[in-house]
Amino acid sequence: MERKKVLISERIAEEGVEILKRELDVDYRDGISREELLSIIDRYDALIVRSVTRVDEELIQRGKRLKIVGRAGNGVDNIDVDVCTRYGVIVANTPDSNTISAAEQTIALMLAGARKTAWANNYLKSGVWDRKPFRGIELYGKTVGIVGLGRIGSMVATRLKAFNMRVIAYDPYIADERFERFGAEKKETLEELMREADIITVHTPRNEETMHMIDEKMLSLAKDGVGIVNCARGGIIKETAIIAGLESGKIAFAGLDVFEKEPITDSPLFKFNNVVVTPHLGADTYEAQKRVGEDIALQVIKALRGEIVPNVVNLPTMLKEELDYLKPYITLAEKMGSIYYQLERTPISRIDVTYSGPITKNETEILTIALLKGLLSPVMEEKVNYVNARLLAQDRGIKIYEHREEQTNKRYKNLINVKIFTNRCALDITGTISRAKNPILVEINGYETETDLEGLVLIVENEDRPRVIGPFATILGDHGINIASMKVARRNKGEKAVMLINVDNEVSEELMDILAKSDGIMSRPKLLRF
Ligand SMILES: NC(=O)c1ccc[n+]([C@@H]2O[C@H](COP(=O)([O-])OP(=O)(O)OC[C@H]3O[C@@H](n4cnc5c(N)ncnc54)[C@H](O)[C@@H]3O)[C@@H](O)[C@H]2O)c1
Ligand SMILES: O=C(O)[C@H](O)COP(=O)(O)O
Repeated sequence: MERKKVLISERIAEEGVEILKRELDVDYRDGISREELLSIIDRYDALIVRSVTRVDEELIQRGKRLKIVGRAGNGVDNIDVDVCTRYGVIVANTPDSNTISAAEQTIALMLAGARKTAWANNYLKSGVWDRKPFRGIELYGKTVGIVGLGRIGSMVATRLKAFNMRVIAYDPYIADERFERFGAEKKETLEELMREADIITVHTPRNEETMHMIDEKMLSLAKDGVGIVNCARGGIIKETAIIAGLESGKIAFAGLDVFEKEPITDSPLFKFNNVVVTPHLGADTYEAQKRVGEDIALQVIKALRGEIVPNVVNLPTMLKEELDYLKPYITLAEKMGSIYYQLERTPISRIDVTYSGPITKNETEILTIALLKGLLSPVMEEKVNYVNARLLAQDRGIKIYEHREEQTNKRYKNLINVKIFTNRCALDITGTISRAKNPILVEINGYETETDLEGLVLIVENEDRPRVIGPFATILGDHGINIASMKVARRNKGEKAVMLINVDNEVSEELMDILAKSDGIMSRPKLLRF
């Protein structure tokens, strides 16, 4: 079989490249030009980038084979995630692999700014021994204001506590418990933080809300002689406001690892001695790059094998343990979803999914997505995957409603019930996971069963009376079809029943015609494939 191909457009660790090479054809093209990238992207199944490569609609449109864009790092602001979602391309990153390095770089810049290290270094190397201009300040006893108490912000907080700093933080999106856990005093507004902090460091993503969130007006609230650090993304602290602050003396020092435009080799910021700058080096340590490279390589391989990828940006986020627990239910939901179009062809207007049992304590969104993927994959030309399944269902006018019930009936611990509506309820199925962790169907349109959703399943309606099932099974046997297991379900004695038969062999259309004519059979059998 032809090996799948991955293009790496920026430098990643050798360890990651080696992992990729075990399974894929790797084109390692660090620094490839935009034009060349656009002209060859249609040859690849995966693209690995860092923060420089612009992944936009033009690129994704041309990447006809692309299944995944792997971000070897954290921030995805160079990737149009919505476009990737629309085209069914997975975007995965490595959010936990470089956080320690970014936190340490933040503190390095803070100390370098407070102690004028870079400026003194330049002075001495130019042949001047002079200590007067370089008197700095201690971090000890000062107040640091952290904007964004996420992965990196919280690491910065715990490390600065060791310097005996008072830590205050502003992050409107996290629970109070997180402030307590990291020993940070919660500030309700950014304005409050600006007024109280001696040094301000930002650790939010860059987006519409955070771009220029610290501007001239915000900075005017700060203490005179404030220090600022930006090791997150350029522009969260507006650059022209920093320049004005440095000129007026409002800002005593700045440590900047990131810039509004990158790469940048000339900036008015560079003329200030009290500004220490680095060219986006937050994640550039051997340790972080090794972790990042290995992590993204494994995710790309998983995605190309069709397996579940842990850090998909365009899917709900889940902890590994949660994902492990949900995996069998993801398979169940996808198989349940695949049943409808194997039985019916009428367009769907609405789907109601009900999750019941302890499973509801988890992120069930991924199960609904799996269900929609299973439903749409057989009938759509476009590739359907976990990333675009919901969007494609909505585009087809299908309304999706989710319900959760903490309790289930005692017989089964967890249940997934799916009702599919056309202008009426066209299919009502319930499934669960067996003790052996296999997906099973426990009810179909009010008929109770226990059928393994595995391989081939014949489904047929029959009269509930003697001499129907036996002859039917005999016909199968006479045609070399082995029955692996069989369930017959009825609602009321003597009325209609449903047979669900796991068979080991394909059933031809000719044989279906013969089976349909068997005595007491009420519908043409259908063969479900799982
Ligand atoms: N310099 C580097 O090399 C480097 C390395 C890694 C990460 N980063 C950047 O660091 C930043 C933080 O990364 P992270 O992994 O800690 O992210 P994260 O998602 O774990 O944390 C971000 C935090 O910001 C908060 N936030 C969002 N909007 C906010 C707002 N308007 N006001 C206040 N808080 C807000 C969120 O609630 C969250 O807690 C990102 O921009 C990332 O791209 C830079
Ligand atoms: O978001 C990140 O992971 C950091 O900013 C690092 O970006 P880089 O991979 O381009 O160094």
